[in-house]
Amino acid sequence: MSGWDNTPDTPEVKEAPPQEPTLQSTSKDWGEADQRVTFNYEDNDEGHVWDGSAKIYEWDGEEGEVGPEHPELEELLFGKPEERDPQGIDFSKIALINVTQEGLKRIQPIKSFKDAGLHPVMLKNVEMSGFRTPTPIQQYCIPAIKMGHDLIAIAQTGSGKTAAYLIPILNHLMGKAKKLMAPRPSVKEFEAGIAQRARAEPLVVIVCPSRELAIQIFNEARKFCYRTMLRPCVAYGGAPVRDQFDQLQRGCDVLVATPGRLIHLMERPDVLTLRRVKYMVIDEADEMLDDDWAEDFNKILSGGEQEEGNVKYMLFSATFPTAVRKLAKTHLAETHIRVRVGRVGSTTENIKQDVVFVDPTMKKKALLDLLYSMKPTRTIIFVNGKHMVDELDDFLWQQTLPCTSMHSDRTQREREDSMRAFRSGKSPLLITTGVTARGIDVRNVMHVINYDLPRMEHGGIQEYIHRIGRTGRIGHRGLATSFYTERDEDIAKLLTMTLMETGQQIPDFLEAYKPEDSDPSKLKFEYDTDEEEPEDGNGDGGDWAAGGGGDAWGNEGAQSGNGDTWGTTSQAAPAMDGWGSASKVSAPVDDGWGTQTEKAPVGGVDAWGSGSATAGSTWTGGNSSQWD
Ligand SMILES: Nc1ncnc2c1ncn2[C@@H]1O[C@H](COP(=O)(O)OP(=O)(O)OP(=O)(O)O)[C@@H](O)[C@H]1O
Repeated sequence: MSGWDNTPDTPEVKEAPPQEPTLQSTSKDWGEADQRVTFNYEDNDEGHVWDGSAKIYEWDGEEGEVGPEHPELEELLFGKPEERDPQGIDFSKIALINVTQEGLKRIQPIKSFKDAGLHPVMLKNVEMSGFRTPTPIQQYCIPAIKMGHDLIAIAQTGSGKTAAYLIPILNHLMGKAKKLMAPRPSVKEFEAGIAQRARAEPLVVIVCPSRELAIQIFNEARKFCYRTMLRPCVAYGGAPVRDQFDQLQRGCDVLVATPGRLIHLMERPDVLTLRRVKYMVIDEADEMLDDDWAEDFNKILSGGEQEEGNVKYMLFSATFPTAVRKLAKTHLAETHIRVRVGRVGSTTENIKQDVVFVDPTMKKKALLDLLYSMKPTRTIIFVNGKHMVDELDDFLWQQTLPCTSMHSDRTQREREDSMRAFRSGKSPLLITTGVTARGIDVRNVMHVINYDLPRMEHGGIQEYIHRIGRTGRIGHRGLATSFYTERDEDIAKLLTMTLMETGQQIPDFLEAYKPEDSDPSKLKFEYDTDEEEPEDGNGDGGDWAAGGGGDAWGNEGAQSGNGDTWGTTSQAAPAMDGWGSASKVSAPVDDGWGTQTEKAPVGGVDAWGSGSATAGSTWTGGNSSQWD
């Protein structure tokens, strides 16, 4: 029988429709001042519904492994049927995307979800999620995971990496759930209040660096687990452990967690054991492998009771410095596959990037001018310090702008409320630090503002890429405006190259930072392949060398010579670089691993659309640039 979690509904967050950007707004257009979401709770959290307690489908498989439909939950998870079609997605560049794979085995990409061998229930869940065509990273990861490989997958922000691992992993497990999963009380027993608490013995563990991201991945998992026996749970810091224990002790097959809370739970063997784990996914893997997390990370990988050799490891990110990739490989099986969509750490052409020179003392005025120069639209404003978040929040509030804000010193309840207000459009301006830079996926974020550019010692160009990646997601268009001051010189060179790579306008004050050879196809970025390391390095802590095979969102790059040389020498042919000239691409080495760059297959639907900006819209940002 099917049943419910008897927790109350998480307040449903309806995402507001996209707004057409036009010129000249005033604070009035942004709504009334009382829309600001303020946080000063004097009451306790009693009765508060944490995001991690959101409703999930529960099915104990008494009458078969697939449960009946549940229209009410279906609507909660996937939205109303008429709202499920993807809108405004520009997939026009799909045929031009370079995908590179490295490893002993060649992966044959899927062209559509229908030919991915998915269980009909999973296929339905994919459809109800509004996915019509697999993105390039999904085209490769779905078959690679199905074949049982460890995996390193790198693809741009907003390119569907979460589903690239959730769909194949959950699909693989759903048919075997009964056999693999730990004993647990039945839904009936729970409803009758006579249930014995179970120990959580997840089959899948997904670790990610922030609470907001953990909640978001959990919400994706809730969709793909719909009508299956797999029970997803999420554990993150800040929310009461007691509530999370309650969820875990009803049984847990898919655990999404932040590292600190996961380690805490691992210290309670009566609550959690990792002995059944079959898949361990590390999302935002380069961040997780950072020194700050190293101790936690090692504990998670080795401190559990996972059965040696029984666990598949998957690492996902949009950025992956070479040094971190090397470290990552030490955790994976020799037979692991590496899939890369475009250059590691490249941005998408869908994001228009403006950089505006600002006197540090005039930043607030510049921000107001910028916000008023365009029609209200959902915007994230990144700053470098918690104190500055508070200060800007007060400043914009005084200007009667509907803002909310978030940083790591806020309580978890404040953070959840803030994200809800932002997602729902109640507070369409979010001021935050880098805590939300990675992974957060909110529909219709049309504008990202770097009020402060990231410091090189705190994430540098990688953080810039993650921050601007909050807009222009999954084929949508977006605008990123960055305030540049004289103090930002250290990031200037990498920033200039990042702009050049996707053909952005280079402002005068950055001209001096253009590389000598300003042909974009010859940009010297971090080396893309792990097979051949350059000797001379510069830049972002990694090795930077001869340009790789173009970027993934339109610029063609290397193509393999004969296409049949997996595991042996493959020849990279000169290729059009998308800028009108042929570029020479370094040939991969003959190391027995093989490297192949190819185009992602074009699916049945030309879903990437027309390549034009939001119909009829013109943005005029602070620097008066036009978005064509
Ligand atoms: N095939 C698809 N078709 C349409 N939408 C999709 C598809 N795959 C994923 N999406 C949607 O695209 C959005 C971005 O996906 P996701 O958050 O997984 O990106 P990501 O690559 O992990 O980004 P980031 O690097 O910023 O974490 C999500 O809203 C997701 O539901």
